[in-house]
Formats: sequence, structure tokens, C-alpha cells
Amino acid sequence: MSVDDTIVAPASGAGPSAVAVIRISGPRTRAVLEVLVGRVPRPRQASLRDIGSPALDRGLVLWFPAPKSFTGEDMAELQVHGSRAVVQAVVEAVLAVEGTRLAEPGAFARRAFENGKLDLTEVEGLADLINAETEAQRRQALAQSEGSLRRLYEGWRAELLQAQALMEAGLDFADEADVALDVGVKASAIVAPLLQSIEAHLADRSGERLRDGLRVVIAGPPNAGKSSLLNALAKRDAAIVSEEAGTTRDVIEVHLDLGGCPVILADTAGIRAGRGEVEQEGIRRALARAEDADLVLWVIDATDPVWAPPAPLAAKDVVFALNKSDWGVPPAHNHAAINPLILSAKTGAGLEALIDRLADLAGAESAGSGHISLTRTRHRTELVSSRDALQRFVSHDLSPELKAEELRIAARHLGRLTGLIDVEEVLGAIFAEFCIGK
Ligand SMILES: Nc1nc2c(c(=O)[nH]1)N(C=O)[C@@H](CNc1ccc(C(=O)N[C@@H](CCC(=O)O)C(=O)O)cc1)CN2
Ligand SMILES: Nc1nc2c(ncn2[C@@H]2O[C@H](COP(=O)(O)OP(=O)(O)OP(=O)(O)O)[C@@H](O)[C@H]2O)c(=O)[nH]1
Repeated sequence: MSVDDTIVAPASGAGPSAVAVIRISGPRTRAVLEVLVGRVPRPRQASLRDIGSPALDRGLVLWFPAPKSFTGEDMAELQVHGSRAVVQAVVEAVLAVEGTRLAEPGAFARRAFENGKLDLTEVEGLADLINAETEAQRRQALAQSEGSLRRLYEGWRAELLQAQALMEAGLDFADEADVALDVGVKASAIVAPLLQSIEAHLADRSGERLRDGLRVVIAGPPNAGKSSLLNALAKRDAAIVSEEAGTTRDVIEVHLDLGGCPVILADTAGIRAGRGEVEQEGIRRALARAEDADLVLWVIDATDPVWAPPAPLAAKDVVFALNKSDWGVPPAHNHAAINPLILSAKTGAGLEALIDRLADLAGAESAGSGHISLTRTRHRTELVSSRDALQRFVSHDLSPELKAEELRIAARHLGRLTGLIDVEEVLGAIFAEFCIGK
């Protein structure tokens, strides 16, 4: 990427809108404004101008001289009427100025990253904020885009660098055993609590669940009311994001917004010792689906003797639901061991409790309320590598040289998290998540 380029792109979505924003960033921005609007307006003050001559439209112009802009470069915004024709004409007029080109997706965010305005976790938070569909996702993404993970990881890295400095100072005094021992003890006093913090952070999956949606599979014996329950939940909650057939014909999936948390609920074929081949295949798919869910909602008919889920599912997190409670509920001691939710898809009884339970598991209350959770596999991978190195530091009987090396490895993985070091290979994937104009 050449930073000499000046990039332009519409930053608002496709399709007619009242107003569209066209963003420009790079060294030719001032020249673009001179050509399109004449005199450059005062920094960061909206001015109403004719855009182009003869005028293509009349709109608001904003000028953000470097370094106080989103990208850190000279930037401008043209806020025009949001028709395809106006946007296209204005973008073309910008492109007619020498040294400008159309921005690829994520190009503005990439420049912000390269100019140190955002670290990689903030860029990821911004991508998530743009894609947020529920309230809890919004809170989590906003906090991350404003540096919640950045501060956490930078703090950890600073502690590690301190421990590393101690160890390396010790290496210089290798012949003086008491000095080497002393710095080793001091470094361990930093590393041990840090290791604990990383372990606790890794054990918490709420951030990933919230970002990706809690995957819940409704499974159970035939005729227990699984489809009715899915329909009842989908109707109860007005904010259905989408409804689509699953990857297999027999798995129906709905995306729900339960208390601000995204839940992907899949209905599956009834599970029993079936006869026909088709039924067996449906059951096989149901089981496969349930096995990679976060949670199995095992639905049984309250009037049936209690059915336990088949062995492969018993290992999962299972929430039991006794449906058709309108027909009567068996005495509590019959099902005390499974602590089921008692509900009726038909009357709606017990659905609120079910929604609360699911929202809880999806991490509803934690997001953005000061609770900081990792949100992506990329974070998990780097943190696991960092933790492994720290574990070797703490528990293995290593020479001081090797101990210092483990700290270097751990610090490098934390540095990769924020994008401070060698991340070239992940950048393409991260920035490609953005739409054009971001
Ligand atoms: N019109 C418009 N609205 C927008 C954006 C935008 O680019 N344009 N944003 C785009 O994402 C978001 C706001 N984020 C922004 C982040 C930083 C800066 C900025 O100019 N930062 C400078 C100056 C900071 C200051 O004066 O306090 C800097 O960081 O140096 C602007 C917008 C959402 N709304
Ligand atoms: N009384 C009562 N009937 C219910 C309730 N939920 C479902 N039913 C009825 O039970 C029958 C089976 O419901 P479904 O939702 O199709 O059951 P399913 O578990 O999806 O069935 P399969 O797809 O065959 O596994 C239907 O006749 C429903 O109307 C309930 O809460 N109360």
C-alpha cells in the first residue's frame, strides 16, 4: 500500500438515503477540496457549499487536517444527498483529481491502524460495532473499539517486559549466584499473578459467545414439541434477525435477539431409535448438530417418563425443558435430578424463564459493564501461546537463558494481539471484513 495515495469512497450504505457521506483521506485531500468546493473550510467545521462546478450537488463539507483525523492523514467528508446518481457523480469528480483512487474495503481503518490511531483489537472492535445486531453486541464492540482489550493486553505486556528486563539483567551477573536467584524470584513474582489473570481471561467464553451468538440446539424425542417451542420463542421475541433453513434440510435455524444477546436456535429431527433410513439420517444430523452447539435444549413431553439425552449429548451443557405442562406436570421428585424448566409451547407458560436462562448463558449482563472478555479465536490463539510460555517459565526447571526466552515468546504473542509486532499475515483478513468506506 502506498501512503502517497489519496483514497475516496462512499462511507454510508448503498441505496438511496437522505444523506450520504463521502470520505477522502491522504495528501491530495486539500487539492480535492480546492477543485470541488473552492476555498477550504475551517478545520472540523461543517460548511454548506456547492460541490463541483457546475455544481453536482449542494452539501456539507468537513475538513480534518492531519494528524487530527480518523486516519491521522489529511481527511475530508462530503455530506451530499444520498442518491446513487449524486454519490456516483461526486466520487467520480474526486477521482478526476490527480493522485486519487477508490478505496478498497477497510482502507481507512487500515490507515488509522498504520498511523497508530487504532490498535488491532480496536480495529476489530470497530468491525464488530459496524456489524452489531443486538444491544449487548453493541456494548461489547463499542468498549473494544475504544480500547478495552488494548489497555488490558498492553498492561500485561508492560508487566512482562519488566520481568524480562529483570531476567536479562540477571544474565549479566550469571557468575553471582545470589543476584541471579534474586532477579529470578522477582520476575516470578510478576509472572505468577499475570499467568493467573491470563488463565482466568481464557476460561471466560462470554465475549466470543456474544460476538458469534450462542448456538442452541433444540433436541429431544419425537413429538415433544420442539418445533412448537422454536416457533413460540421466535414469535415471543419480536426482534428476529433472520430465518433460514439450516445447512441440512432437516435443521431449521432462527436467529433471535434474547434480551440483547444473539442466540442461534436450531430445531432438529426427533431423536429415537428410528426404523427408516431417512429418519436415521435425520437423527444423525441432529446429533452432529447438537454436538457442536454451545448448549442443548433437551425438550421432553412432561407427561412422558423422563428421557435422558443419548450419551453423546450428555457430555454437553444441557438445559432440560418439560414441555406441554398445560397437560399436567409430573411430581417434582421425578425430575429433581435434572432441574428442568417447566413450560408450555402452547400457552407460553415458562417461556420468559427460558429466555432469561438463555440470555444469561449468552453473556447478557456482562458485556460492556466493565467486564472485559476476549472476542475472537485470534485472541485465544495468541493468549494460549503466551500462557504456555509463561507456564514453562513458572513450572520448568530451566536455565536463566531459557527462562528469559520464554518471557520473550510470551511478550511477542501479546504484542501480536495489539498488532505491535509481526502481524502482516493477519492484516489482510481483518481489514477485508469491512465494507468499502471504512
Ligand atoms: N461524519 C462522521 N461520523 C462518524 C465518523 C466519521 O468518520 N464521520 N466515525 C468514523 O468512524 C465515527 C466517529 N469516530 C471518529 C473517530 C475519530 C475522529 C477524529 O477526527 N479523530 C481525531 C480528532 C480527535 C478529537 O478532536 O478529539 C484524532 O483522533 O486525532 C473522527 C470520528 C462515527 N461517526
Ligand atoms: N398441549 C400441548 N401440546 C403441544 C405443546 N407443544 C407442542 N404440542 C403439540 O405436540 C405435537 C408435536 O409438536 P411438534 O412441535 O411438532 O413436536 P416436535 O418435537 O417438533 O416433533 P418432531 O419434529 O416429530 O420431532 C403437536 O400436535 C403440537 O401441537 C404444548 O406445550 N402443549
